Amino acid sequence: MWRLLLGYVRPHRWALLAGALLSLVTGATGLLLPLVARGLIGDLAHDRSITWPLLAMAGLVVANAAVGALGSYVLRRTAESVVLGARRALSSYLLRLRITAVDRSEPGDLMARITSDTTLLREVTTDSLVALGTGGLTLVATVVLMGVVDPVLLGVTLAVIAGAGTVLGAIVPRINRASRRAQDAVGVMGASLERILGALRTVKASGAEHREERTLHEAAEESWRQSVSAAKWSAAAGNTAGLAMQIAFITVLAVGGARVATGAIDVGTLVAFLLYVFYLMSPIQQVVGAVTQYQTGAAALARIQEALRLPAEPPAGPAPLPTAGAEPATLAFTDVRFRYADDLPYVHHGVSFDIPARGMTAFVGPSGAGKTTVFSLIERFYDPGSGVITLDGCALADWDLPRLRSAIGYVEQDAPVLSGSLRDNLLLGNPEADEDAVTEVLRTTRLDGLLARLPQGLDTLVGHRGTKLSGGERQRVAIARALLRRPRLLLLDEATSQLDAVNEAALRDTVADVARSTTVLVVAHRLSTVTMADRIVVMDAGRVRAMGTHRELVDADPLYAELAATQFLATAG
Ligand SMILES: Nc1ncnc2c1ncn2[C@@H]1O[C@H](COP(=O)(O)OP(=O)(O)OP(=O)(O)O)[C@@H](O)[C@H]1O
Repeated sequence: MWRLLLGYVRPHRWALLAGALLSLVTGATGLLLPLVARGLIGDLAHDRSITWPLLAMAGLVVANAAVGALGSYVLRRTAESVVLGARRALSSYLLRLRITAVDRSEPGDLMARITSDTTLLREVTTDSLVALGTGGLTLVATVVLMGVVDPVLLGVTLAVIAGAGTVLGAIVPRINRASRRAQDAVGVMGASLERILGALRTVKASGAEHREERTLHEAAEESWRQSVSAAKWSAAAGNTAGLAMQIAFITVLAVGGARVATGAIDVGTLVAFLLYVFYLMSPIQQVVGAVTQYQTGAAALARIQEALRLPAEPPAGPAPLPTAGAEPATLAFTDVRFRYADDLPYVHHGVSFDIPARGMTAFVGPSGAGKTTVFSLIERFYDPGSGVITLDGCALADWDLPRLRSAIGYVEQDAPVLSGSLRDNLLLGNPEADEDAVTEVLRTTRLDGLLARLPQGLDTLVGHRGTKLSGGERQRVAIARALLRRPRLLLLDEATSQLDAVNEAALRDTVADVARSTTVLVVAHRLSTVTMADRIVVMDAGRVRAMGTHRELVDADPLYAELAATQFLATAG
């Protein structure tokens, strides 16, 4: 944990050191004031001019305020930079997460780790690290001086401190545990919020507001309970340190008194030593405060570290997109076996097929046959357990991941639109697409009519997951976005919802047109799609059971004939 924190702090070590030094200088100017005041009183008593002492005092007061303000600004700024560093590192990492890791995580919890947990690093950096540094230094210096004055009394003091240290050793992990649970509860709250806000219509329609409200409140209350528990143990730690110092004071007085009585030390030594015990109070409180404060930060760091341990794709820059007229891709699956996790059953049991460049291939089969999984494997969201997938004859594992994905346009079945403007959505896959290309794609996907109706045109906001668009419009926006990438391989997971006849016919024409120059794979739910496909891959229970054209398969494959007769959505146009 320390190493992770130091990793975030290291780039700012000089600023942190400067802030700590400025704090020390502020303290020193504060200490000088009484001395100047004493001089001033002396001058007054002896009827001397007090102009210089007054100027010196004024100067010290101003310097103290200015240096103090600068010191706290530098420290605060450094702390914010540490938070920024952690947020940047974590958000970059989360964007690279493997889909397997995303499947296992709650997005709301991951969000809390970036927003809430990183905030806790702020206090750890300034208060905790600086207090540990300055308090620790003062502590060591005082202990050394105490040793010089009287080693025996130092031994007595250290024994008391060691006793208190043992008690603190038992308390500190409790602060850590409670802080961790409090932050976990914040994560649970984030996850519940994301769950609810992501489907508020369904929650309302199901009349589930009160039950969901209870879940949220429970998480908030758990966080409160654990934070209160952490506060309780922090207070106990602070008071233990205070108590230890009082005990040390009394013990030193008793043992020192006895030593004075036996003549081992003189009264002056005892008084000096007692003064040091008194001086020890502040740095010890500072160090204990820093250690307890660190526990909250350590809990947050542990949660950040957990997120950073999730499997991620290797870092890589963006790859150039295919240029106009780029050759279409060829694809082959050879005996691919795949399951989503080690404890889940296989979804693909030896899938094999060959897709030549150009043309349209439709994947059909009963629900759960593993059709969408074929697309996820091509995008390398997951890697197969065994078997080989090749694109252009080269195994996917040997492809540079950004290059592989830049060759592919993917239209998901669900949630294919992101919050933001229509333009953001269209240009997501190719921000450099020019106006002409956008206009052309809007025309072919029949979005031009929609655009003409929107007062803000391409700058219209589409809402969370495109809720302000209809289901059919969302699908067409997703297709337009994929086409703007000029993909060499287009993966189209057809929506099960019915498009109106006119739009469907138009889209069919568009896809047929694209298939002349690009390899197109469609998970088909419409008879009209399969009848126009150059080849159809019939999948059932994780296997390819037949391949051919519609006409061939209706005669040759009973499952296909049944699907064609019953399951496909009615032909339109
Ligand atoms: N992320 C996942 N984690 C675990 N199991 C999954 C995951 N995604 C899909 N599955 C399972 O894998 C199987 C195949 O899913 P897939 O989405 O490939 O089916 P499909 O043929 O596309 O079905 P549909 O036509 O209903 O979309 C299903 O049994 C599904 O429950």
